[in-house]
Amino acid sequence: MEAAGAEAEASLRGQVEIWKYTLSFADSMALKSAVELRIPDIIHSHAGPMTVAQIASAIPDSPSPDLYCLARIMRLLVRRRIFTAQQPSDDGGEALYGPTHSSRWLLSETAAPDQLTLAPMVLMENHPWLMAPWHCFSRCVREGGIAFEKAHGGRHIWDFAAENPEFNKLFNDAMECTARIIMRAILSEYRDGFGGCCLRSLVDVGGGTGGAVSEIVRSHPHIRGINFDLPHVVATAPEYPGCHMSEVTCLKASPLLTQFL
Ligand SMILES: C[S@@+](CC[C@H](N)C(=O)[O-])C[C@H]1O[C@@H](n2cnc3c(N)ncnc32)[C@H](O)[C@@H]1O
Repeated sequence: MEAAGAEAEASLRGQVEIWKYTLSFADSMALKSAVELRIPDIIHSHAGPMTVAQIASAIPDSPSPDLYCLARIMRLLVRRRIFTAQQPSDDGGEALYGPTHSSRWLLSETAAPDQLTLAPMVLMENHPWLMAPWHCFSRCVREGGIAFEKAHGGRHIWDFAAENPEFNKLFNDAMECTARIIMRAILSEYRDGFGGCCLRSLVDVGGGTGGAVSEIVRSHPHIRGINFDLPHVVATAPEYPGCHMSEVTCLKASPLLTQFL
């Protein structure tokens, strides 16, 4: 009898796992919606916790927001500890939503210039263009091949980016935000690595829009940074002091360069 009870319990726990993973996409979609609606920016820039109505009234380009829908997103994100919620002490009160250390990673560049953020990565990974390849996984197993190309009419990802400026920006922004996070972590610990006087120039090959190399040059201004990438990427790269952006379609080492990333 006890063994049967344990078996039933284990089976139920197994079922819970399947429900959890079946619906886990809802977490990603709620996170993406919050970033799109600039909810982290709104909550972090407010003096104190906010009601759903207050958040809704601050959402850009949204003259008649659906409070019920917004409240559902907020409740889910509170459960996932992206935001906090103070529950009202009486029945008539409204929940008040506040920031967390996680929501700080979702601020837009305009709201927090020069602050590290994962918002562009959230938008990129959860965009239909990047979600579509995941739907091709079983085909990849059956047929082999590359999921992105199956999902996008046989186009290689770099060709797709070259032909689609919106995708190009989405992808490059996501790469740049993570490159900055990783490079600042490296630079904070690897203090002597770039400091030697013999290192005068440094190339990041396939460096996207130059996030990584610009971080290195910013903390080691004696280094001349060179960022190599494909023409459609370099064309959109911002200018960074001490950095040169260079288009490349095939990779050749230059004798002038002393170090490659
Ligand atoms: C995965 S992304 C990484 C970007 C950057 N290194 C980072 O970590 O954020 C790969 C980069 O390689 C670039 N790339 C692909 N083929 C290349 C080639 N033949 N020459 C130069 N860059 C290339 C892409 O355009 C893209 O920016």
